[in-house]
Amino acid sequence: MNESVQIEIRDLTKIYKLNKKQMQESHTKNPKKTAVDHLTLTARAGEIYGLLGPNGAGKTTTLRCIATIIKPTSGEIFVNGNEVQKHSEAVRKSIGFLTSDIKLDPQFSVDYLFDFFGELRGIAPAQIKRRKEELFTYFGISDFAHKKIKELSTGMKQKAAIAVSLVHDPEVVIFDEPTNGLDIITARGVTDYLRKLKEEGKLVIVSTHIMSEAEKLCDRIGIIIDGKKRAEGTLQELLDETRTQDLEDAFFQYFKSVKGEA
Ligand SMILES: Nc1ncnc2c1ncn2[C@@H]1O[C@H](COP(=O)(O)OP(=O)(O)OP(=O)(O)O)[C@@H](O)[C@H]1O
Repeated sequence: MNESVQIEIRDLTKIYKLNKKQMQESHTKNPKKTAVDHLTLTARAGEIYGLLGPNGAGKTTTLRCIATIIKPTSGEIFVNGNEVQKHSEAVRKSIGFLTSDIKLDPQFSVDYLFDFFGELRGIAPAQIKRRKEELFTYFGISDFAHKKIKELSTGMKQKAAIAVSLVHDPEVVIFDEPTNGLDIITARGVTDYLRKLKEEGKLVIVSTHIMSEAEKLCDRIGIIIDGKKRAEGTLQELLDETRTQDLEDAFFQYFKSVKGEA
């Protein structure tokens, strides 16, 4: 494997088994849902790779498989050469993962949780302190660090979750819709931080359905629809391929080619 390659996904498929309630809710008699369907992609150090797709496309499922939260049905994922199922501990050490379904305990303060997760990850106290100063200052957390999570606004909670996910200074940062629900000032703070991580040589993978964000932020974009990767490239490559002027138009071209006219 190329030394600079940090994430390699080979032929990833994830099939969920649906219970009766989920089948009813999805109006289906099929007890299996293929969320990710033979997905292959490679992302490298020093880039921001964006997974772009509509609701239910399989973005979160893909990211959760990389982050060792769920097991792939088939296929392989390597993070820095470590296969995620065989070397899950090493993979978890090198990854910072943020997703809306990981919630910080509402009873505790940001300050406490940062220390708690730092210790859990085996980080030395002096390093936890240093990381805390750096991240709390950057995200303006110091003013509310002593407050309980349940007392915080959506934006404050998201900043806290981001800081906690980065306590161990990971090489690979995987953020699932990191700016969801944030005002533009807070969202900009987050995307600027992702750019800073990239400049430090880290690999950042984000999922989003915000076209303008993907357009400005991502070095390469993978378009995923119904669990399959339908296109991949730089913004310019996607625009050239679809002969469009912006990502939204390009996205609709790909969408129409899969689903027919909307
Ligand atoms: N735990 C689960 N059990 C059963 N089905 C699931 C589960 N998680 C996700 N799915 C289904 O798998 C498909 C892909 O979902 P996923 O959350 O990966 O999509 P997504 O692209 O992240 O969507 P969104 O943009 O809405 O977050 C959807 O049809 C979803 O309903």
